[in-house]
Amino acid sequence: MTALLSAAGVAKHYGRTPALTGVDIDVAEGEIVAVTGPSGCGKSTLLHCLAGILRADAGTVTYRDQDLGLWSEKSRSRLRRTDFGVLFQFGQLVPELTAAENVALPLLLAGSGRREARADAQQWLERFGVDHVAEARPGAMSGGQQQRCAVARAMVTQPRVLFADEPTGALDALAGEQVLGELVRAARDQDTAVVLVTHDARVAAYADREVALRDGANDPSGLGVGS
Ligand SMILES: Nc1ncnc2c1ncn2[C@@H]1O[C@H](COP(=O)(O)OP(=O)(O)OP(=O)(O)O)[C@@H](O)[C@H]1O
Repeated sequence: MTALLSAAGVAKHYGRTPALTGVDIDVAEGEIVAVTGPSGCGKSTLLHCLAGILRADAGTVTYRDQDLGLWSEKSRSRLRRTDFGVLFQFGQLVPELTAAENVALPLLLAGSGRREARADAQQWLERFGVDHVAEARPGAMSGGQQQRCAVARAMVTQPRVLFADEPTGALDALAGEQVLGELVRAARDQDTAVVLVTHDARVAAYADREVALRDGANDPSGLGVGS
């Protein structure tokens, strides 16, 4: 297997606090990988390193055979607009923009025309069953509707890798499973790889494979939440 994205020996400290002490992970094209482990084991930090949001202190993060540690902040930021999608627990939609404007935003930032971006946004809102709130602002939407819009916004650029950090953690069990099911289906349809951070075995069960962390390193027992 040739990895699309991989980390080798990645370490990261926050001041004196070690968050990662040497993690290895490979993600293949179109593969859905759950990163699991107890609170504070370094899952989010690993996701931020893989997405190029944080630079690792040691080790390498490689995307399409390129060492992201050698890239400038600006180039990594561009990569997040073109090849990566990012989705957090609380959708983090822009409160001043409507749902449609939020979903169109990544396309506009990537250089699409206004009309085309708007049409694509509408399609993705329909796909996630929230086209009826296209003109609403996040404050007037339910938590589930907001998170569906956030998924649409993360997928609208058809990223090669989607980074999702507890993407359904703020939703009740039923809404969470629905959103997750739709997200996974959309990712499979367009061969988007997903790095899915979760502490929940039901969420990890949607992945092809699980990489378990413990105390900032790969869990030596190899047992994850799905085991
Ligand atoms: N910005 C920060 N400044 C200082 N320490 C941090 C920061 N972010 C995380 N940490 C510390 O780094 C370690 C790993 O945190 P991280 O958020 O990556 O873990 P996690 O597995 O995602 O946790 P959770 O499941 O609770 O979100 C923890 O000890 C945490 O307290």
